Formats: sequence, structure tokens, C-alpha cells
Amino acid sequence: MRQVENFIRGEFVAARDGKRFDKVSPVTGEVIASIAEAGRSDVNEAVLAAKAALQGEWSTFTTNQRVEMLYEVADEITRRFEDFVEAEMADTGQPSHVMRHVFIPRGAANFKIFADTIKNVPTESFMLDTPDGAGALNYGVRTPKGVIGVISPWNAPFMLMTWKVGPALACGNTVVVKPSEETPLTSVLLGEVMNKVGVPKGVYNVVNGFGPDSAGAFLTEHKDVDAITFTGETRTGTAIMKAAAEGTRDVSFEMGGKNAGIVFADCDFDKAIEGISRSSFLNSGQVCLGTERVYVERPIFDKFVAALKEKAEAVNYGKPTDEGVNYGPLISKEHQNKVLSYYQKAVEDGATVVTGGGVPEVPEALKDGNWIQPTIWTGLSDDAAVVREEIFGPCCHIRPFDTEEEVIGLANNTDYGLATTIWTKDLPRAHRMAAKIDVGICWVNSWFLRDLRTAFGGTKQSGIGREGGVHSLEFYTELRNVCVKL
Ligand SMILES: NC(=O)C1=CN([C@@H]2O[C@H](COP(=O)(O)OP(=O)(O)OC[C@H]3O[C@@H](n4cnc5c(N)ncnc54)[C@H](O)[C@@H]3O)[C@@H](O)[C@H]2O)C=CC1
Ligand SMILES: O=C(O)/C=C/C=C(\O)C(=O)O
Repeated sequence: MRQVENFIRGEFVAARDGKRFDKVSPVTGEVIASIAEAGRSDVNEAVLAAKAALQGEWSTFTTNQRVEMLYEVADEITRRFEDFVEAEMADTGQPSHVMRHVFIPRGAANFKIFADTIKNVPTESFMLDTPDGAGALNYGVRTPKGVIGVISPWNAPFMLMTWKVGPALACGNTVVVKPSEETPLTSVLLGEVMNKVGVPKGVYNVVNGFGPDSAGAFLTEHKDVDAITFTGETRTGTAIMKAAAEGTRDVSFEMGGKNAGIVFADCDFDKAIEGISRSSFLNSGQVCLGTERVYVERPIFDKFVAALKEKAEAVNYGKPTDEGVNYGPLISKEHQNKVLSYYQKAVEDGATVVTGGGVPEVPEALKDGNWIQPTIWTGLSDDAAVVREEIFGPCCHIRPFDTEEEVIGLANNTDYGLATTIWTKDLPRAHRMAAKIDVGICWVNSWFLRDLRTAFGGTKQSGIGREGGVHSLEFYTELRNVCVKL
């Protein structure tokens, strides 16, 4: 069985107390790896390694040298593409084409985009008038923030971890990553890449383990961690924020969503169906940007529900590498139970189950995997649990609407504010809507179309701060103003 260690100061090391935990395949339920579980002293060692590296060779790198090294990291990921695809598939159980076309290429791109950003971003400067007429020059200098604690989730593990590590390293920081306990493989594999291309030891570290009373909490509580970036559940964000308050450390949070998809009668119908089907069912619905509330203009409501039902029923369950498989399991038994409990709740609340609602028939070899049917409901009230709470599964509730004002109110009637997707050919209307829906990311006639230079993050309980392009520099650097009297 695969043995996976922590990665500290450039070495793959077991936990000092020898503790380990099992990684279980979401596809078959088999134990596929044994993972070193970092205790407080292992986390301490990783943080001290990262702190020491800030003063070492890494600090002598020019921006250009860092940029070149990040390009080498990206190129080495691409050279080891198959290894990353295999590890990510083993971790998540999601189909090979999603790994090949989205998650692994995005992992490599996350290093290149921030290398480009740091190389090209201009320095802020202002000329100030002074009474003597000579003036003063103000200019900004960006310095690394220090040791960054990276707490990453399981739904797109490599893509979301590198989305943080890329800019952190581009800005000259060092990192300690705590990947989700469900998906440790690619973070540790990245350690091999870092060593291969010569990233100085201690710049990139990985500690495995769980959240509370484990590696996650030990890391976020550590006083030498200067800032924390986190993607995951809103409640976890609250716990991390409390830990970060000690020492007033900075945080960047990308958290849950209960995103609305809005479909007007004048939309390109086939594209809207394709878009909403992806946004509700891709990655088995385990995408923070996904759509769990769909609002459809009344004249096309019945036609829309029927067409989305067809899409939901067309998924092919199976092993990630099997030909034609386009749909994977949920990440864990715990998550499967959580999603199934919402399926049950929807029925208790009086939903019409258009399709799905349970566990599908799968071949004998897969019966211990965490399979679940894509599910569509109609007929629930706006305050039903499955309409208000983030489920993070392949499901959506569809409700008709009659006016623009009404649907803006419905879309905004949530504690979250991550993303929305609007489908209409009336672009002035799309712009009006985009201005009024309280989210960080608004897609029109598209979904998950990502330009990595754009601001990414959420409002309300969906997050704090923005990352992406130059916005990442705000979090990963300190900006010092220098004022020179001329
Ligand atoms: N991208 C997103 O928005 C994600 C949302 N979720 C939501 O969260 C729910 C639960 O999934 P989980 O994996 O349990 O998410 P989670 O938020 O508990 O886990 C995310 C990461 O935070 C770590 N963590 C947990 N508690 C911590 C603590 N007190 N201090 C430091 N680190 C801690 C975990 O070990 C993991 O690395 C899902 O059902 C889904 O609704 C989960 C993953 C990603
Ligand atoms: O494109 C990105 O950077 C992120 C996409 C998805 C998530 O953040 C998520 O599902 O958590």
C-alpha cells in the first residue's frame, strides 16, 4: 500500500509519534494509502522550517529568479502530468477527463499566472506637492508577509491548494500546507517537484492530519504563522478566524455558497441546459461555485425541468479511468450521509422529486463507494432547508419566477454570496442583474469560465478578501510606502 509522509524541510518524514491514518478510495471503499498524521511537534517543525527558509537562500532570490523557478515548478508538474492525474483520481474518485482538462492543468497554471503577475505588476507611486515647490515622491514596496498557513479542501485538492501556494511563493513567502485529510496525495507529490527543480528546503512544507485538535488547528494556532489562507466550510472559517485573532494574523477565506442560477425565457435554451447541468452536477456537485438553486422564467419552466432531468439521468457511473464514465462518487461516507440526509429532508418538506433522490445501482466492485444520484426537486418553499443550506452535492431545486425584480430578491435571499450564473440574450438586462446580485462572481451565459487574473472570492458568509491576479498580492505581501522629500 502507498505510504504517504509529511514533507518538511525538503524531506519526506513520518510523524514523530508514528501516528498514521487511512486514506479510503471514494470509488470502492478500499484503503488505498497510509498517511503520516502530524502532531503538534511535527507542525512546529514545519513552521520553524518555513520561518528559517525566509531568512535563507530563498530571501536572496531576485523576483526574476523566483519567476523562473515557478515556471520550472509548472513545467515539472506538466512533465509528471500522469502521476498527478493518477494521484488526484485516487484521492477524489472523479473521472479522468476532469483531472486532465481542468484540475491538473490549472495546478500548473496557478504557478505561471502568479509568476507573470509578480513580474509585471507596476509599483504604486504618487508625486506630492510641498510648500517649497520641490515636492516629494511616494512609492510602494511590496515585501513577503512571511510564513503562510494554507488550509485546503478536498473537492479540487490540487487546483485549490496551488491557487494559494502559487501566489504565496511568487511573493517570496514560505508555506506550510495542511491538505484535507480526505485528499493528501497531490500536496505531498508536489514536494517531489519542489525538490526536483531546486526550490530551497523549507520553502514548501506539508503536514497531514485533521482539523480540530489536529494538524489544522496546530497550524492555525501557531504564533509563527503570519497569515492563513483557507478554502472550505464557513463554520471552519469561523474557527480559523478565532485562532488567527491570537496575534492578529491576516486571513483570506473562500467558503461555502448557495449559488443561484437564473434562466430567462429568451436564453439560448440548449446552452442554458448545458451550463446549469454542469454547474449543478460537475464533480458530483462538490464545487463551491455550483448551482443548488435554479430560478427559471415561467414560460419555459416545464420544458427546462424536463430537459435538465434528461441530463441528470444521462450520467455514467464508474471507475474514473473507465471509458465513457463522466460522473464520480462523493468524497466520503460521511459526506454521502450528509447529502442523503438532505435528500430525505426535501421529501419530508414536501418536494416533488423530479429525478434521483437516493443511491444508484452500481456494479458489485463499486458497491462500497460513495455513490449518489444527481437529484432535482421542485415545489419547495423558499425557506426549505435544501433551498437555504449548502448541501455540496449533485442536486438543485428549480422554482419558477415572473419578473426581474422578483428573481433578484430570490437570488439575494441567502446568507451566502459566492457566485451566480445568468442565462439571457438580453445583455442590458444581464448587466442590470449583475449589478444587483450580491455575489463576488457573476457569470453571464457561462459558468466556471475562469480568467485567473480576475478577482475571486465571495460576499457575506462566502468569504473574506479576494484572490486572483493582482488581488492576491494584497494578501500575500505587505505594502510599505516610502516617501522621499525631493
Ligand atoms: N470549497 C468549498 O467551499 C468547500 C466546502 N465544503 C463544505 O464543507 C462541508 C464539510 O467538508 P469538510 O471537509 O469537513 O470541510 P472543512 O471546512 O471542515 O475542511 C476544509 C479544511 O479545513 C481543515 N479544518 C477543519 N477544521 C479545522 C480547524 N478547526 N482548524 C484548522 N483547519 C481545519 C480540514 O482538515 C480541511 O483541510 C462540505 O460538506 C461542504 O459543504 C467542503 C470543502 C470545500
Ligand atoms: O477556479 C477556482 O479558483 C476555484 C474554483 C472552485 C472552488 O474554489 C471550490 O469549489 O472550492
